Amino acid sequence: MAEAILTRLLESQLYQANTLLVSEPQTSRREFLAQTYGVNVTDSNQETLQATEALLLAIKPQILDKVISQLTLDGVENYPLVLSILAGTPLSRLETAFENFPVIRVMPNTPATVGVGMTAIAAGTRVKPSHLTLATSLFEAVGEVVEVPESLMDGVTGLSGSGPAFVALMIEALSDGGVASGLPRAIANKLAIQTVLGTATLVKDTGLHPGQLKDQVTSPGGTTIAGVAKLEEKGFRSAVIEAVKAAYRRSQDLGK
Ligand SMILES: NC(=O)C1=CN([C@@H]2O[C@H](COP(=O)(O)OP(=O)(O)OC[C@H]3O[C@@H](n4cnc5c(N)ncnc54)[C@H](O)[C@@H]3O)[C@@H](O)[C@H]2O)C=CC1
Ligand SMILES: O=C(O)[C@@H]1CCC=N1
Repeated sequence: MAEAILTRLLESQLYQANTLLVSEPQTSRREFLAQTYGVNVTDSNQETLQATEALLLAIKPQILDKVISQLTLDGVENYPLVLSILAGTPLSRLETAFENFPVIRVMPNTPATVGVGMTAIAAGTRVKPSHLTLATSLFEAVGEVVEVPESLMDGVTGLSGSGPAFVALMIEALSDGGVASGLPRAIANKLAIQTVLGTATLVKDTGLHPGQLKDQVTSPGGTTIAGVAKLEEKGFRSAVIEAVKAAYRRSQDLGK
């Protein structure tokens, strides 16, 4: 996820590569990142605390305690803004771990890689308006940004954080359905991708309720209503709702 954000920060020219420092324990990843993007790299998380502006925390939530325990926070001179993208990890835990640092909890998603990400941010208690402005401009470089109360962040994680995987399954399944109906795979993929992209754009640009768009496609006695009836029979909408809820609950669990 950090690489997705990094690529857009560079492409949008919000930051120059030589002003960024990436801490990464894997030698091969460090070499790849330095060669591909021209960023500075280190294997020392401690070095990142000397960041002048912002520190993006993008490790797995499960290793947060270990990583924090290896840092020496005494003697840090300027307290950079900590932007945590860790699923489930509450601000209270981050603010305790990063004493004196302003902390913003962030939930981006992988479409950030191509500049159409959806990011939600929730501010911690030490955050000033200038920090929020910085976080917003940083994540606007990778797509759209909404500010939400922290209590909504697990729900955000279940929907837009995990959602790209659910939509990818939908695209794959649409393509499989096309192949099952005799289409060559390359054509089925192209049709599936453009159909999802086009439908999302149509909903967004017209502001119509998704149900209205569904109604526009379903001719009386036609093909679409036959498909919609099958989706209902198989519990499609219920399955999607349950998937978002399961991801939401998992995000809650990661915070415990
Ligand atoms: N993948 C996604 O779509 C999203 C992920 N997130 C969050 O982003 C975080 C990272 O997830 P992914 O990018 O999917 O995982 P990942 O496994 O691709 O990336 C984790 C990175 O952390 C590095 N790492 C491991 N130990 C480290 C240490 N001690 N110090 C510094 N770096 C270390 C790894 O080498 C790796 O490059 C998680 O907290 C996740 O909840 C948030 C939103 C979306
Ligand atoms: O699967 C995960 O835990 C992360 C958080 C949201 C998307 N990926």
